[in-house]
Amino acid sequence: MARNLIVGNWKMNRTASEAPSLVTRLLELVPAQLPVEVVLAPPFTSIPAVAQLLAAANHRLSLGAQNAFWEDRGAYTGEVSVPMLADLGCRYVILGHSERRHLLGEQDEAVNKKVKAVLRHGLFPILCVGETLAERQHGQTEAVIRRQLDAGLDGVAGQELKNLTIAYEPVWAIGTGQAASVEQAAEVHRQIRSVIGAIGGMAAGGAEALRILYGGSVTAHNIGDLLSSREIDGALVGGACLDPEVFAKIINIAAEKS
Ligand SMILES: O=C(CO)COP(=O)(O)O
Repeated sequence: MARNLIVGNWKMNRTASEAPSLVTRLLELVPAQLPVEVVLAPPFTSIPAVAQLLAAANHRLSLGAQNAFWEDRGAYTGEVSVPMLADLGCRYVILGHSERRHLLGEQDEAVNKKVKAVLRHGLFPILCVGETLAERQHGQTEAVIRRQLDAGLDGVAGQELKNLTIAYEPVWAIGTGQAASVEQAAEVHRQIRSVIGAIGGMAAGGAEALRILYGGSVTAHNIGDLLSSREIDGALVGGACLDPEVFAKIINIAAEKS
């Protein structure tokens, strides 16, 4: 498994008719064999179109979704289950994104059920955590991250943690153009590693293998510096992944750093 993981979170952008031009251009710009793992996470509606293009191109990019519901099927109007995503070829599922937590009131308990559902079906959760600006200014960053991890991973068995990826996304850095500094990100990544190590009952250093991504205003200009920290194992990219030229640059820089 490549150490570095670059995930493009399209958020609520591009229709299913618009998606192919973005993906086709990206596939032209990125070599088929990469020493870095790359995941595209389009909106649900574009997943089939993107899956088809990736399969036809025989490219090693994989597919992700931006959310999933915890039940497999039933009377849950508007929801999409993990088996539905697996059936479309999704490998990763982003969970607990701050936009869902803050705009849609998603609570730690719901995030926890979703993490368990994704693991139960053999897919890979990308659990997002991060503090708001006010929480950082009040010195609560570590406590907030610890709460989100403890609650989000409640009841997750130690051996399941190896299928988990964490994305540290400080809310104040998302879509603001103001990325965390490498030092700020690395400090929180170290805290995350220590919390996960404790959750998994691992000896000190046991969470070394855990992949922790940074997200929040990642660009082709800052990705190189971010990935030069041993603590940062990749990036969850929002706005910059919608421009294939820029996203390809990010991927190619990450490949050089691998
Ligand atoms: O929320 C993000 C990715 O999930 C980050 O978004 P931006 O890269 O647009 O800041």
